[in-house]
Amino acid sequence: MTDAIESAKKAAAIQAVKEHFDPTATHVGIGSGTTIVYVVEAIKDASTNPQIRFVPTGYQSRQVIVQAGLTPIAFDSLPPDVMLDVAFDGADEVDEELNCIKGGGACLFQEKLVAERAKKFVCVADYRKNQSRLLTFWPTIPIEVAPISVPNVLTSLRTIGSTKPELRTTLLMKSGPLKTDQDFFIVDAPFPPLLTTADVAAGKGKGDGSDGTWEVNKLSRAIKELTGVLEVGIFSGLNGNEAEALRVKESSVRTVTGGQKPVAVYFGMQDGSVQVRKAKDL
Ligand SMILES: O=C(CO)[C@H](O)[C@H](O)COP(=O)(O)O
Repeated sequence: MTDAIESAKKAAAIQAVKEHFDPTATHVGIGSGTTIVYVVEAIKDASTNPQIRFVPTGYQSRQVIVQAGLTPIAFDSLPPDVMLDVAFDGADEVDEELNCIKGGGACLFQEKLVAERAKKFVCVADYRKNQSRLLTFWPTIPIEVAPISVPNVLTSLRTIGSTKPELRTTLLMKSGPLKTDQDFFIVDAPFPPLLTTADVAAGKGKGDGSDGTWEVNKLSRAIKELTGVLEVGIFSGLNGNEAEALRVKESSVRTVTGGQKPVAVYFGMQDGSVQVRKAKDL
């Protein structure tokens, strides 16, 4: 990585933590990847609560927490009524409606669990991830799949318009598929750049695959429906604030699940500045 990219990640992390981390927070979600390391450093400097606990999104994330001298707590040992005060994570690509592609590091399943458990989910990234449409620069949707179902899922993905979906393989030391923290496989599926909801409303395509175009939410649902798919690396739909508003409006019993879309994304730019993309209600 160049110094410019690393500096961009760090600047974005510092600003995101300054604006979204309450020093008295008790439970914080920590995502995966290289950018999150800068987030953890900034949180360590800012936290005043010795009882704070950090929920990792997988093995690598847990290592980052432990190496920083902080205390991890497993996702499934969280008391049922506890929401995370905030969850921070990286992203592979973000569009102008704050939909994200995640899973470049193969951690998308636990990343989605943690994002949905947070009152607010905040993404931190460098300028390469800042695009107006998903699948502009980042080439594929990562999908976590049960090993036995891989041939079926690949066939179905081709049927719904993915040109060349592929099983992700390990790059080093040994050949064969990469295994996730769940012992599942990752399939990377390319599609044409995805439409936003605004694009569909403006008549730029049906977005349901029938005319070769896919809208972000519709593609996410279509992939998730395939038998054998554990999770899709598209984070879309509601953000934490919108999910909370819906719960209150509907007196919903869906009390554990927040939104999977970030309320804000911090992009470190090439010139050292930080560009922030926020949800309308923030
Ligand atoms: O989704 C992820 C892992 O599954 C990561 O958050 C994403 O790949 C970003 O990583 P980095 O900060 O190294 O660019």
